[in-house]
Amino acid sequence: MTLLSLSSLDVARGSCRVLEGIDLAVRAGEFVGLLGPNGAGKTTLLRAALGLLPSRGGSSLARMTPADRARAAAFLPQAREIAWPMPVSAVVALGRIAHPGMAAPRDREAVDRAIAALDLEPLRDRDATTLSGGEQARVLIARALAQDTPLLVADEPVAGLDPAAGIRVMQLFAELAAQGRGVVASLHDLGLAARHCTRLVVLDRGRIAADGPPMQVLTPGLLARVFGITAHLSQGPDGPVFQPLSLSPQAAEPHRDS
Ligand SMILES: Nc1ncnc2c1ncn2[C@@H]1O[C@H](COP(=O)(O)OP(=O)(O)OP(=O)(O)O)[C@@H](O)[C@H]1O
Repeated sequence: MTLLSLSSLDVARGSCRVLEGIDLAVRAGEFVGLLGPNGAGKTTLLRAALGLLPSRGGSSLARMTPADRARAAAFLPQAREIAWPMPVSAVVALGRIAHPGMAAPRDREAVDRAIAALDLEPLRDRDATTLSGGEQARVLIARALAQDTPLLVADEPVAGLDPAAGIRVMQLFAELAAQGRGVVASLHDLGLAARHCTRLVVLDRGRIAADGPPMQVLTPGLLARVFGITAHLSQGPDGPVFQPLSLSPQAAEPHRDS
């Protein structure tokens, strides 16, 4: 089942054309890692897909009413600061607003499940504004999980998390996909993306440069051309292993003393 469909999506910001001719479908069972250098257009793509930015072309989610969209897709934005002086459990429960009857046992179960999944039990009664940056990030991921939608759209979900929490979040997203949900997440950690995503989509200057299984996408040529690095990707016993080596000679050129 297709959970998100983008066709010929174009987005301009100011006088600048940021995305051009994006065709992308995300299906149930997929964990799609959206990759690309800074400024490639990842956040723009995710926000336009959700109808949060004006765009030309089509997004299946952007065409929905806000209420239907909130039941179809949860969104974890890039900004992670929590401004509401509320207990952690109340912030996570905000994810249930899309569902009528927010105090039903089903809602409490979804909140408790999300709190447990993000290891937030010891923090559940704390004022969320008093938490560290990484703890606040985990609370907002839990809020998105509590929304219990077929699709989860996450903008840099592992940014600011310690290594164990980052792996835990990636495993959680992979489990959601294995259970038949869809996940699309922008990521900068190519190692985590290669290991946990079922599919990688690489953006380069507003266009899709590659789309497919990690081992087929992260080729030496693409890594040099799009990311300016040399790296090695091999198949390990537990999945793909990504080993960055250096800046590619082309990328290092401007920094060389001559
Ligand atoms: N409001 C705006 N006005 C003009 N240009 C913008 C605006 N917002 C974003 N851009 C430009 O659009 C391009 C894509 O930005 P976007 O935030 O989507 O990139 P990104 O791939 O998410 O980057 P990062 O990895 O740094 O988060 C960038 O060149 C950015 O400068």
